[in-house]
Amino acid sequence: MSKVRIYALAKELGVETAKMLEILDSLGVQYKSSSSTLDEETVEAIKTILADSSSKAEDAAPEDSSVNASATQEAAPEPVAATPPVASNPTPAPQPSAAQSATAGEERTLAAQPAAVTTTATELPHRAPVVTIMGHVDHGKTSLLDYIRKTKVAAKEAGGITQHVGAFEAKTSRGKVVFIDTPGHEAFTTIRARGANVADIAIIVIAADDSVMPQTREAIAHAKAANVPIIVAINKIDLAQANVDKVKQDIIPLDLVPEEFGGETIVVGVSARSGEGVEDLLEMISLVAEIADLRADPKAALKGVVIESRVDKQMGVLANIIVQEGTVHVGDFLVVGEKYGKIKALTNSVGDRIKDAGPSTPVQILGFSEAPTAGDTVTSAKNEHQARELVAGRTQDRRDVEEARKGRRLSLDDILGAPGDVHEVNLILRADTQGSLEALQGILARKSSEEVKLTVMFAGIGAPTEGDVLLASTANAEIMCFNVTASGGVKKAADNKGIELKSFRIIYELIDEVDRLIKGQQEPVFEERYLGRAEVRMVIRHPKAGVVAGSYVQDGMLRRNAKVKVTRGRQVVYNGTIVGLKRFKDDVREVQTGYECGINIDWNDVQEGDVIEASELVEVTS
Ligand SMILES: Nc1nc2c(ncn2[C@@H]2O[C@H](COP(=O)(O)OP(=O)(O)OP(=O)(O)O)[C@@H](O)[C@H]2O)c(=O)[nH]1
Repeated sequence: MSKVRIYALAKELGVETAKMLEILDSLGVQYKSSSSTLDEETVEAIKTILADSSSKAEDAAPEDSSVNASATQEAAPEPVAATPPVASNPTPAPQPSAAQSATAGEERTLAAQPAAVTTTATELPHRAPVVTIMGHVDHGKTSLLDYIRKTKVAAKEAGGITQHVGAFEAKTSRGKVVFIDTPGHEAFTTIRARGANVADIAIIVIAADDSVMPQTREAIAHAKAANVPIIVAINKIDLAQANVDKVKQDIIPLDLVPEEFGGETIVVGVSARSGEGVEDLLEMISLVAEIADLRADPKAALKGVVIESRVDKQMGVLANIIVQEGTVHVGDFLVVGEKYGKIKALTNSVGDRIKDAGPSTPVQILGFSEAPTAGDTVTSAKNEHQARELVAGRTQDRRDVEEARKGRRLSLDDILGAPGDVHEVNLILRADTQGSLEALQGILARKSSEEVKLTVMFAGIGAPTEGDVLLASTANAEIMCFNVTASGGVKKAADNKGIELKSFRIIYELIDEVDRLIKGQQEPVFEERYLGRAEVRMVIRHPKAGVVAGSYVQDGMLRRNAKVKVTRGRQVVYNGTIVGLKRFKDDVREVQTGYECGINIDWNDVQEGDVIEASELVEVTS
């Protein structure tokens, strides 16, 4: 028997791919993704486990604890589509499922005896994936959305029209998929810039006759910065000049290696005109979603994201949101940013008035008096009073942040993080030519160290765009321009977001700036510097201050808060800090050579004749 891919086996055996990964984890089998292959032995082990757990499920004795009850419930297979995936290839590493992370860190070797299949995943209901479409201008984003909308959205009864609520729900053979209506990476990152992540999967549309173009690269950078799984849809395959293979080759340098070349990127050929391949694309979306194991609690506190809003002359403010968690009901008080409103009406994406909506549902809300901003998160309040309080709290928080910004931009902790962390420097590069971009990237590639990880999030030819500014602000990146100048609009956008656009005419000046950034991220190095030495001449026991060493400074000077080392003969007997320093009755900061003083080092065992040597830590600047 030849090797078989994980997702294909899952399909064959009628279990969810996520479930299959759980079984592999329980067996200790290593895999990279659901497109990894399994050997015959493992396949047999899996089959045994499944057969075992289903027979146990059948005669489920209550005292049988070897099969977890939830595992038995989960054994019910989800309906799977009959057609095998054509463009065959799962998936960029999704978030690990709860079950996977439960085994993380354990050694993954093939277990000798098949362990009982346990399910540690929460039993929250699955939710539909939310998908965004991005890509270069004219590559067919809108056409693809239109095709899916036309063919996959259940049309309302005669005369009905679909309502624009910012997203629509497509019905596929493997469940619902929500598509965000506004294509493009700017829209995507605008939402992210406000702290919300709305899309679970990004489709990068690339026209088969045009291949990778500047905005394709941008879109990929934006999706990667958001850590969203990417599916590549090669569009316009109906055209005579379509060259699918070239596109597949061209995406490899962008770190999207199609599965057929040994990578993990799902690539699907489609035509938004004829509809060819669209079914496969939808199937791949469901597969990625299944592996990501998207779940949400409809009973949790409400969390939603505004995807757009507008003011209708007749109806008033209409806000389109996607519910992420919990359920929204007509009559609820909602708080969005620093605004609140009571829901007067809810409309779904096929134009129906509805009473409530749960996770992964796009809805239009009537009830706000002012239009909220895309990317704002939506929460609910018990009543108007609580809504007002929430708004007041947020206003205060914003003011606090603004105040803090007026002061220092970043605290030391912001820059350094926890000690031992690998610090990150993220860059967006813009240059006039491909040659200079490559030269820059070549030099920068050698700059990462154990302490600092340098990532070029995006490198593009030509002037920086507003999209770059958005990306920089969400990904905490610096924009470096070489021989290109930003337009006034982009400069203004950068100003508004507090992003500096750094321009250089000489490559090494740019590199020097990067070096400075890296240095700023490195943990400071401290050196211990000798300050001075004193001999203890008398030990004074003070009722309040404790033991004070009456001493004579023989060399250098002593300073309060300095580190000290106490030696007795040749032996170091204590290491500590000068917590108090006195000349006669006065507290002093330092005492010079030739003077007597009282030193409190917060140690009761100091003795006459001990030598107290003081030092301090000084940051070394290289
Ligand atoms: N032959 C062919 N033409 C297509 C296909 N998809 C889109 N087009 C055409 O390509 C052009 C651009 O399509 P759009 O859907 O507007 O592209 P877009 O990416 O949304 O463009 P922007 O919104 O301007 O960024 C239109 O003339 C479409 O008719 C396809 O699959 N085959």
